[in-house]
Amino acid sequence: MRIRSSFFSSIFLLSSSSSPSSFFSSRFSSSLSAMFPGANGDLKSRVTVVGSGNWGSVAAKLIASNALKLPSFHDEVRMWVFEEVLPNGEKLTDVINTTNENVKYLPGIKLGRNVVADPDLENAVKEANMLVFVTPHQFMGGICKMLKGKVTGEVEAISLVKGMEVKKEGPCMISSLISKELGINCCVLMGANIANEIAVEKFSEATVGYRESREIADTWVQLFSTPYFMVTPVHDVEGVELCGTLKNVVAIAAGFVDGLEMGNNTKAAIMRIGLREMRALSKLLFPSVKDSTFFESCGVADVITTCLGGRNRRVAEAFAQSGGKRSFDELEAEMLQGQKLQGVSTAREVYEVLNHCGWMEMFPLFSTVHQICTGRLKPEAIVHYRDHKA
Ligand SMILES: NC(=O)C1=CN([C@@H]2O[C@H](COP(=O)(O)OP(=O)(O)OC[C@H]3O[C@@H](n4cnc5c(N)ncnc54)[C@H](O)[C@@H]3O)[C@@H](O)[C@H]2O)C=CC1
Ligand SMILES: O=C(CO)COP(=O)(O)O
Repeated sequence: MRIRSSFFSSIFLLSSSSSPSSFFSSRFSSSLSAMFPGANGDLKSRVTVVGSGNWGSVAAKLIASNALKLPSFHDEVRMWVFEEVLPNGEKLTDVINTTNENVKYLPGIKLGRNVVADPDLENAVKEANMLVFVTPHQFMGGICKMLKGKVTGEVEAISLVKGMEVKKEGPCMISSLISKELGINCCVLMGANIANEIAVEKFSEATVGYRESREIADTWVQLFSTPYFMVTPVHDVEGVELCGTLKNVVAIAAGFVDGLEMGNNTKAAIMRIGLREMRALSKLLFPSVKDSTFFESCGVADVITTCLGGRNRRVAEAFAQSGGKRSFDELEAEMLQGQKLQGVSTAREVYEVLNHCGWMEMFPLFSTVHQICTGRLKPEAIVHYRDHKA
């Protein structure tokens, strides 16, 4: 394990855009204090994870292991659970607190005894000064509404949510929604992070995108990093978040290719074209987005892992195998048992943006994915478009 860590550390030194010295000081100096003390003069930070799905539960596990080790954090990590009753009549929250496992969304993995599940959103966040948002993106509007006016004091947030909202004024990234609705700064964490693999501590990387304060980004890096989860800060919050959001549309396209058994070359072509459309759309929406962001874990690495092993890919494969006859809603319910796809709704949201801005012709892959999802085109259409200008 030591050899593996140092191997990956040297890769990191070669590839990262962040300065190695600050990375090592933030990651390995357990005496570093969190930069923003909690309410009432409390010098230790309190973390609440808002969300408890597949990735939400793994995020809580990562954070809980670090909160115990780092003196600048309270041991307890609260996790808001969207309450549900299990088939045996028990409440999910009670089962998590008794067994220390999220038996529905991450069975077989202990979260850490310091994780406390809480079904009351307001109560879950009330003492926290570090909020980690990690729910399917379609629920974030409602969650922000419920929290409006309830988050007070010096609070920092980070969003692990891959998705966006489309409003009358145009697209609104989830980190902006959180910042606007709650009046707090919000970083993002995205990357090639299939939750079930990180749950069993297989090595992976992630990217923290930050807007202003590098110190706050370093605190998030410190809170998430473990020897098997290597986090790099990047000064490009929009670029990082758009990578995480748009790659889900590319993953749906990859699933169609798999369902139609088109082979590896076709899938590689879809990934390349998809990455190019991701970059082009991100830069049109936010000219500040950096090219280098697409080479971080949140960019090319997440495209690869999601197109190989993600839920969006898997369900899209089944959709194509059915010849487009079974709906995504039906397949999602049958195949994912409560977990949620992001790619189909993101394809629709992207389509609305392209339509509104008159950019449709520049993004044939994105627009074709939406038209296949809605049944307007057949899955085979995924390769039936002319070269594009993105
Ligand atoms: N699972 C993964 O491997 C990864 C997921 N992500 C992203 O993390 C975000 C969260 O995904 P997961 O944790 O995997 O969730 P999930 O898809 O496993 O679970 C669905 C969650 O939504 C909750 N829920 C259902 N109805 C709700 C409602 N009306 N209001 C609020 N919550 C409700 C469920 O209780 C459950 O916690 C998504 O944006 C996803 O793209 C990012 C990296 C990896
Ligand atoms: O975002 C992910 C991996 O980084 C997970 O993707 P899926 O939602 O397609 O499983």
